[in-house]
Amino acid sequence: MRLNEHARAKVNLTLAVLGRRADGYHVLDSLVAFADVADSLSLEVGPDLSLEVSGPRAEGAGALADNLVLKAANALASRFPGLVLGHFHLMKALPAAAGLGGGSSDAAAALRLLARANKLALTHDAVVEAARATGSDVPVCLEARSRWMRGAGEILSEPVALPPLPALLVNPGVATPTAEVFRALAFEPGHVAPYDEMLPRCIGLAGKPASLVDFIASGRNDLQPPAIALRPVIGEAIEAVGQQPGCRLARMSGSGATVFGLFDTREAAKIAAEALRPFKPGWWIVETSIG
Ligand SMILES: C[C@](O)(CO)[C@H](O)COP(=O)(O)OP(=O)(O)OC[C@H]1O[C@@H](n2ccc(N)nc2=O)[C@H](O)[C@@H]1O
Ligand SMILES: Nc1ncnc2c1ncn2[C@@H]1O[C@H](COP(=O)(O)OP(=O)(O)OP(=O)(O)O)[C@@H](O)[C@H]1O
Repeated sequence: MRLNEHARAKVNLTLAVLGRRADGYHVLDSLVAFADVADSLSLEVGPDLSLEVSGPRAEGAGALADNLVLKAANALASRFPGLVLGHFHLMKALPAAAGLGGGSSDAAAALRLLARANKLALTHDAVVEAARATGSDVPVCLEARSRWMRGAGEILSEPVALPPLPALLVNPGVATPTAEVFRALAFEPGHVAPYDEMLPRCIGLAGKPASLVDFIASGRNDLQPPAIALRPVIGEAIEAVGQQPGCRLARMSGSGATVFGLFDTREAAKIAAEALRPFKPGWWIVETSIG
């Protein structure tokens, strides 16, 4: 039996860092959505666990043994005795260490495939715990629906019904290790500001895309300044995207380096992608839809 899943790119439309817990992890308040650009993962169900990676971005995923697909599968197997496993094939299209949670989304897709093969609900404790144990972004990627994400990533709101937002994703070709960007904030552990109650306002705007973009623009990504300090080309990418006709907002996602631009129409996003590509041949530039 062969099962297939897409692992869509995660985009942090807003990302406030409220402080740092005593355990060193940072407390976030982030509106997370998913783009219609993805890696593909398949599972040939069988007794043994194995993985093969191919595709244009396979190299960025690093050593096979460290792949988050295997980490997630092992995390679930250790929590659910007798789990049926199998051979995974990952087709890597998303850039790695890019703020798009590519590895986290692959791990979540692996958990969805194993849950299907073993007739487990995604809400089963073993699946939820395996997601948390694999990485901070994996819980939100499990169902891959737009949500507010809080805590270190483990507190999730109900899904937020966002309209599809026409967008451009631009990665300027530099990896930004997440831990390094958080460290550059230089927050002392033990100080955390209260959550801003933005959630109800956002739900009210979901039927009005223009106001929703204004709302997102009124937020921020607190990891953007330290990421730009570490990788100045991110600032260049934000400027390049923001200058495109019809761009309503240009901001970095996650810990970078990928920048998203929000546009009123898919056509405007496509024109922007075509305008940028000839000037930046080394950059990953795709028009997409987020939400
Ligand atoms: C930046 C985000 O992508 C926003 O969605 C996530 O918070 C990061 O998620 P992730 O890549 O799955 O991160 P993990 O693999 O769990 O953690 C990598 C490193 O980032 C730092 N980290 C991560 C999440 C968090 N809330 N606080 C942190 O300080 C820790 O140093 C950790 O060792
Ligand atoms: N399947 C995978 N795909 C991509 N990277 C992987 C995978 N498995 C393990 N990794 C490792 O995980 C690291 C982070 O990759 P990932 O793409 O998930 O992070 P990210 O895009 O920085 O996410 P964030 O949104 O947290 O900033 C990579 O440097 C890579 O070595």
